[in-house]
Amino acid sequence: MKQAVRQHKLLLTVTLLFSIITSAAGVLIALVLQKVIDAALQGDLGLFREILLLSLVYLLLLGVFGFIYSLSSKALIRNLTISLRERVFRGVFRQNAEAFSASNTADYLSALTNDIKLLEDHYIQPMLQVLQNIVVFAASLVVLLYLSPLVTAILVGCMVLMFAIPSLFGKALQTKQSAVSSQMSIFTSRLKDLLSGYEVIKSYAMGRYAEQTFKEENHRAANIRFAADRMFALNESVSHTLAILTQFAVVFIAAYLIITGNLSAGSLVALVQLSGGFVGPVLVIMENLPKIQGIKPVLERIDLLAEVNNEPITEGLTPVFNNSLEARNLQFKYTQGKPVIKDISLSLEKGKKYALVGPSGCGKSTLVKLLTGYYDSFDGIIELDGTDLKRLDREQLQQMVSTIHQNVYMFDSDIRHNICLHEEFPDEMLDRALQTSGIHKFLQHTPNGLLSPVGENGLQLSGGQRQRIAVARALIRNKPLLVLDEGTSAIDMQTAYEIESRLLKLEELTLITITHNMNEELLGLYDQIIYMEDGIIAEMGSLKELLERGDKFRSFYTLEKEEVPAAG
Ligand SMILES: Nc1ncnc2c1ncn2[C@@H]1O[C@H](COP(=O)(O)OP(=O)(O)OP(=O)(O)O)[C@@H](O)[C@H]1O
Repeated sequence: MKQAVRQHKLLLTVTLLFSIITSAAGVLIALVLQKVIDAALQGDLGLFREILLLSLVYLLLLGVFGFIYSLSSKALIRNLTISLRERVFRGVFRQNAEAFSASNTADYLSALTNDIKLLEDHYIQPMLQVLQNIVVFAASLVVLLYLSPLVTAILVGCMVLMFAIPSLFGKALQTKQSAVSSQMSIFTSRLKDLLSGYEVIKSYAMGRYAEQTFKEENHRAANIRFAADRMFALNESVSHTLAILTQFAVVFIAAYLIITGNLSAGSLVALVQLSGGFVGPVLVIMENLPKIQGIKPVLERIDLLAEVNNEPITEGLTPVFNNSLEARNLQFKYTQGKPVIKDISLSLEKGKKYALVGPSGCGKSTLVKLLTGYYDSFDGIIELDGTDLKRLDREQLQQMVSTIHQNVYMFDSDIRHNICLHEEFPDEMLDRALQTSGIHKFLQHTPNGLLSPVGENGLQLSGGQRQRIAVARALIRNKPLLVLDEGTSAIDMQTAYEIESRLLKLEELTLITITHNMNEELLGLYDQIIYMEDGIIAEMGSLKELLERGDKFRSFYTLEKEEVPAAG
C-alpha cells in the first residue's frame, strides 16, 4: 500500500491541499452567519451589503475548490486501486510454481476483487474523510475559542467521551473484518468450482446440489458480513447519541449565556453552526477509525501478495542446449507429501525422441517439470550441456521449452491469436505450424478460418482441436525441446499418429512424450522408451529392446494394450 501511495504523491498532495482549503473555508460560514445576524439585529444596511458581497465571492471560491477536491480525491482513489491491483497481480505471477499452486486461484481472484474493494471502502475513502474532518475540527476549534471559551471547554469534554468509544469496538471489528475477507475468499472459491464444473453438474443432474451449495455459501458469506455490520451499527448509534447530547449541551449553555447577557444572538447561531462542524467531524472520524483499524488484516494480505518475489535467484547464465540434458540422483517431493521422484539419473541427448511411460501417478509429469526448470526445490543435480540448471536464467530457460498439456488453456480470442500469443510470425512459419499440427484439416470447416473465435477457454472447439492449436503454438516458436504431456490424447488416432510421426521426423527437435498410448508402430519410432514406476526409472531402451527383455515394461505394455484394445 505504501508503495502505491508513494507512486501517486503529487495527486495525494493536491487532494490534501484542497481538502484543507475547502474544509477550513467551510467553517467560515459560522462567522458569516454571526456577522449577518448581528448586522440585521443592529439594522446596519451598509455592513449587511458588505457581508453579502463578500459572501458571494466566498461561495464562488468554495464551489471551485470543492470541485477540485472532489475530482482529485476520485482520481486518487482510481489511481490507488489501479496500482494495488497491478502490484498484487505482478506479485501473484512472481511466485514460483510451488508457491503459486499452494493457494487456490480463487484466493487470488478474491484478493484482486473483494479485498481491493474492501480496501477502497474501508481504508482509502475513510482515510480521506478522516483527514478532511481533522481539518474541519481544527478550524472549528479555533473559531469556537474566539466566540466562547466556555462553550468550547464543554464541547471538548464531550469529545473526549466520544473518542473513547471507537477503541472499545476497534479490536472486535478487526476480527470481524478478517472473517469477512476469509469467507469471501471461500465463497469465490466455491463459486468458481461450481461454474467450472458446469458440464459435470449438468451431465450428473447435480443442479439441485449446486443450488443448495451456492445457497449455503451465499448465506454464510452474507451472515458473516452482517455480523461485522451489526458491530458497525452499534458503534454508529452510540456515536450519534453522544453527538446529539453534545449539541444539546451547546444550545442550552449558549441560551443561558444570552439570558445572562454574555452572548449575542448572532454568536449563538454561529456556535450552534460550529458545534455541528465540531461534532460532525468527530463523528465521521469515530465511525471511520474502527473501519481503518479493522481493515488491517486485509491490508497485510494485499501487501504480502504484492511484495512476493520468490522466483529463484540464479546466476543468470544463458542456457545452451547442443548436447544433453542430464539428471543425477534426482529426488523431489511436493510441499506436503511423500517423495514423488525417489532417485533418478538419466541423460537425454539433443535431437533424440523419448517416450515416457508408466502407471498413472508414478511421477512422469513431475520428472519432466523438474527437467525443464519448473520446480526448484529438488535434491540432486540437473545439468543442461554440463551447466547446473539452478545457475541458468529462468526466463531464457523457459523460452527453450514448449509443453503441450492434456488440458490446453485457450484465451477467449481467435485461433490465430491462440497460436501466436501476441507475437508476430512470418506467414511461412504459421503455415508450417498449421500443417504439422493438423489444424489446416479443421480450419476449412470454421466460419472465419484463423480468425474464428474459440470462446471462453476454447469452449467452441473440441478437445482435439484445442490440442492441435497447442501443438501449433509450440511448433511455431521453434524451441529445441518439446514436451507432449498426453498432448495428443484428445485427438483421433489417425490425426494423433500423423502429428506425432511428423514431430518425430523433426531432426533438431528433442521430444519427450508422456503417453499412455501403447501404439506399437508409434512407440517403435522413439529412440528410447523410459519406463517409470513409483518415482524411479525401472527400465529404459528402444521398444524392441524392452519387449525382448520381457520384464516390467513388457508386462505394463501388454496390460495396457489389453485394457485399451483400440490403442493398439
Ligand atoms: N502440485 C502437486 N502437489 C502435490 N502433489 C502432486 C502435485 N502434482 C502431482 N502430485 C502428486 O505427485 C504424484 C505424481 O504425479 P504426476 O502427475 O507426476 O504423475 P504422472 O505419472 O504424470 O501421472 P498421470 O499418468 O496420471 O498423469 C501423484 O501422487 C500426485 O498426486
